[in-house]
Amino acid sequence: MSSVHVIDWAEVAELVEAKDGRTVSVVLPALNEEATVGDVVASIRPLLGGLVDELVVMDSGSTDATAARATAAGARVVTREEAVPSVPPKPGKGEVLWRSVAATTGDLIVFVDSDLIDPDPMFVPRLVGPLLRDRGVSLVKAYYRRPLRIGENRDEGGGGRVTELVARPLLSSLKPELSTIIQPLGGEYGGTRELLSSVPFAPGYGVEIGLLIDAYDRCGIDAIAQVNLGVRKHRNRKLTELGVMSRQIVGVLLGRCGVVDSRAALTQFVEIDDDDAGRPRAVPQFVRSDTEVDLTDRPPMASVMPSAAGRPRPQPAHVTR
Ligand SMILES: O=c1ccn([C@@H]2O[C@H](COP(=O)(O)OP(=O)(O)O)[C@@H](O)[C@H]2O)c(=O)[nH]1
Ligand SMILES: O=C(O)[C@@H](COP(=O)(O)O)O[C@H]1O[C@H](CO)[C@@H](O)[C@H](O)[C@H]1O
Repeated sequence: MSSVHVIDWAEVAELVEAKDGRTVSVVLPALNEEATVGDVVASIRPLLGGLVDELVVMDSGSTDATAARATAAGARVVTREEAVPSVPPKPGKGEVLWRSVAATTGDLIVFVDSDLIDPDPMFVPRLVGPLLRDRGVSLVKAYYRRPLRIGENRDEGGGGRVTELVARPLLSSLKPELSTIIQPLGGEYGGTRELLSSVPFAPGYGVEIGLLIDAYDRCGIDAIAQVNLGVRKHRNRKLTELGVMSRQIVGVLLGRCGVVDSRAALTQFVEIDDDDAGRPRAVPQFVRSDTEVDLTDRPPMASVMPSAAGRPRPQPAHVTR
């Protein structure tokens, strides 16, 4: 059941005032999201020209109608090759977010996943708020209730499985200073161009944990804000896919914490489905599946395309040059 979401235009007007000459880019990473990208773009589109200066869908090599749906809904679609022509693309979410720093010009960049279901148009205003209101904030992370929907199974708070089973336990073990981050892996977050152009981007699904740890190491915990976005529903992947995601996250987290990773592929054992007649097998059969892990960061975008670096922050008036 879709909720009725409204834009609080009074709050948006205050945020537009707080821009104070800065610009805001919103980036949606998208791999084969034709079913949802249009609604996510449409939820942000009314802010374009006021709070939001550019709305970009970074196509991650989609083979479905993602680009067409995103364009029809009012976004500018950028391919990986267009964003950074000089560097051949590799797969993964981290790759498109890295390239988005080159493809956009905003002083502030906000990331929103394009697989959101029933997206709330106040996500972007609430995300960019801390960045606009406090120039000491370099990264803002969303938190929310995360319903889980797998087939017919519903669990109002069961989402964020990798967060709760992998990221949070490992952070408390290796980076307890970040234990207060409620959704370290959440896909809705924003940062200053100054930060995002000056840190490496971890590949694949390791991008969020990499950026979070780098932001902490570089700017300190006080530069990381958190904002409550209420409820976030998205496409929930199955367990084996989250295993592959977790392998990536573990490798990046360990690396950022100075622990050497074997770089070994992830080995999983997947049950072969029904028998030849389509019936579940009386004796289950399993097949081995190995998935390589990529742990090679992309370098800070400012070192690849200096034009993508952040503008120097204006000094307070009393500072003499
Ligand atoms: O190679 C990839 C993998 C994912 N994504 C996008 O990153 C977001 C989060 O990915 P996903 O939904 O797979 O992760 P989950 O939310 O299930 O953890 C979605 O907008 C995907 O379309 C992407 O652009 N390239
Ligand atoms: O937070 C999580 O545990 C995972 C999986 O969420 P669900 O269990 O499917 O709700 O989702 C996040 O993780 C990815 C890796 O960091 C991010 O890229 C996704 O945006 C985020 O949804």
